[in-house]
Amino acid sequence: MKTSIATVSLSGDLREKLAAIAAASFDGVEIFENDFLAFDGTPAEVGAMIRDHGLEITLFQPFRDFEGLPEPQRSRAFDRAERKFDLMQELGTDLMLVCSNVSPAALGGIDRAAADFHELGERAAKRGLRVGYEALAWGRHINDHRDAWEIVRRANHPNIGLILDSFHTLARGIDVETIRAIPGDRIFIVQLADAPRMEMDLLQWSRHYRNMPGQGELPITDFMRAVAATGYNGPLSLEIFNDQFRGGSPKTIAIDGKRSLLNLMDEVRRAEPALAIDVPAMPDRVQVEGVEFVEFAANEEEAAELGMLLSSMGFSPQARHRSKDVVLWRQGGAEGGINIVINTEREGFAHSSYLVHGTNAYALGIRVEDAQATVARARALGAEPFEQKHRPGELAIPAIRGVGGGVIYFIDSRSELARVWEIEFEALPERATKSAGLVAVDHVAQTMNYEEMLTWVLFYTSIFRTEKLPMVDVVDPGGLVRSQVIESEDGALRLTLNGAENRKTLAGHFIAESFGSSIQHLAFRSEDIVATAAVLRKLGFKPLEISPNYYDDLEARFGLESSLLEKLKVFNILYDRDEAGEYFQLYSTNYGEGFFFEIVERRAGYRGYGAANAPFRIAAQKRAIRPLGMPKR
Ligand SMILES: O=C(O)c1ccc(O)c(O)c1
Ligand SMILES: [Mg+2]
Repeated sequence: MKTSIATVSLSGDLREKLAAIAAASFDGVEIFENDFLAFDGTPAEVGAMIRDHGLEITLFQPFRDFEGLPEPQRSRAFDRAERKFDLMQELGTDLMLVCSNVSPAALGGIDRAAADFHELGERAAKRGLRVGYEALAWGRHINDHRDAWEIVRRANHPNIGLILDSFHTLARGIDVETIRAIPGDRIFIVQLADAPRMEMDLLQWSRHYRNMPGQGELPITDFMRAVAATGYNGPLSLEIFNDQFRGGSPKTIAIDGKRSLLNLMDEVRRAEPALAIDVPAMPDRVQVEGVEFVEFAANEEEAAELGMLLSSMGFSPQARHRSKDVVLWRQGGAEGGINIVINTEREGFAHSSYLVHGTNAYALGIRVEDAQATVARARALGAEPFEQKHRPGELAIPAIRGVGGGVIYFIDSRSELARVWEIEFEALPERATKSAGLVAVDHVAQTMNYEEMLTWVLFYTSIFRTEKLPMVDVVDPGGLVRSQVIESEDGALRLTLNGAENRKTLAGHFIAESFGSSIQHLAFRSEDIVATAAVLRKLGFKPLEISPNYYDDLEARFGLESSLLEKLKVFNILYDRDEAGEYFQLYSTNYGEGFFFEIVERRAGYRGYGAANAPFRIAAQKRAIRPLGMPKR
């Protein structure tokens, strides 16, 4: 598989873009003409710079408004083409993209366009160059790859071929199966881009909202399966016009791009076993079995406070690490229940994390079938491995880096990892602690800057067998927060990614105060939230107080029985309902700079996360913390 990316996809000047593209180990690059024009080096220097990075120029583009013109514009278009051919030869590339004409002067007519391309093919052939034709979704006469292909076919010239761009085909909803009939060797390059579904003008949608395959909602795997079936084996080139990427980190975006191509082709290979797909071997997407533990980094004082909060939720310290200042808190559940690890070591990664972020949930332990295979897949997709020196008697737990530089550990039941709690920990004397009926981690909420969300969406969905739900807007009194759910079908892994656009939101405040993205809340599941709430009250748990107005509205919206409504109100429980079932939520007050716990009960297959309640919960949390902008103490 030859991978390529258009310079237009990244921010920075040409030098920065090329460095990022090379660092992400792409094979080639599409030179977007404006990136060249804005650069102050000669074409030969640019060509040399690209080759010095070990990259090849897969395409020079775009050449606009060429086909179907009347004279004298027609002759001028050929003259323009000759000038660009000169430039291509100096740069050292043999393929030019002509996108379909959008000019009102264009006359239309398939044979007229084919004749123009035949002549262009003759001129290109004299110089050993090739030209590919791409249908823009908003082309004046040609806006469908089927028509572009018909023109290329009738042009009947070996130096004229077709260029497919997933965006233009999928945005118009054109049946991708029509691609299968095109001979693969007549396709000169394939451009790939995904996008969120939006009701808007095609040009605006294309120029501002494209994203990497797998980050959007277009059926890009179906598109690529059809392309693969043609026998095409040329470069797969990302061409992503995205306002956010233009201002983002070129390094990160390039890495995301490479990940998106590897993941896409891995998926295509699995879906089309009869085709020879050249993509590095990697284990399949990983089925998550559950959250095995969450680990906090803290100092002793804050660990004691956290312990008090955990105690008030029915947790108790049950084991101590054999050689480290690490304590395992646990509650409930025949299948292991919930494990919370508090790490107060004065050295190592957890300590570094504490020094940077303060007390924080820096690590997530995920239960999978095969921990080594999970890391193998993650690494094949460019994830950063995490390794830390371990002492004799400690397990080397396979791990990778996650959101905000945190760690994701993997535990499986096929190796000694299954016995990690026995091997590394010794039991503490039993304490008569009352369980509050919390049985599992329901979901983990990670807060990040809005710009990071697509990176982590792709990270999680490419490594794990998970899907993303449509993004929802959550209104915070200080601004909008975007919330994106990533979940496995059976709910064994549920993540909510919350993207903050400014610091006035609770999420934005959390990022600013804890110096980066991280887990902001953990939701535990109860099978009877009213019973849980009653125990919590006895244990001294302080719930987040919800406005009485909320309960008046609940009654109006759902017509709940007054006895239930009364219980919800007494215990500050929030309520939601979907087609399947009901949802109950109870929140802790904030711990530290905006971290909190949630307790939920899902009844009868409720699938959501209570998004409708989020604004009221956030408003209550904001009432409960110090006024924003005020000094800490
Ligand atoms: O938006 C454009 O004009 C444009 C140009 C070249 C392309 O390959 C493309 O897909 C879009
Ligand atoms: Mg294109």
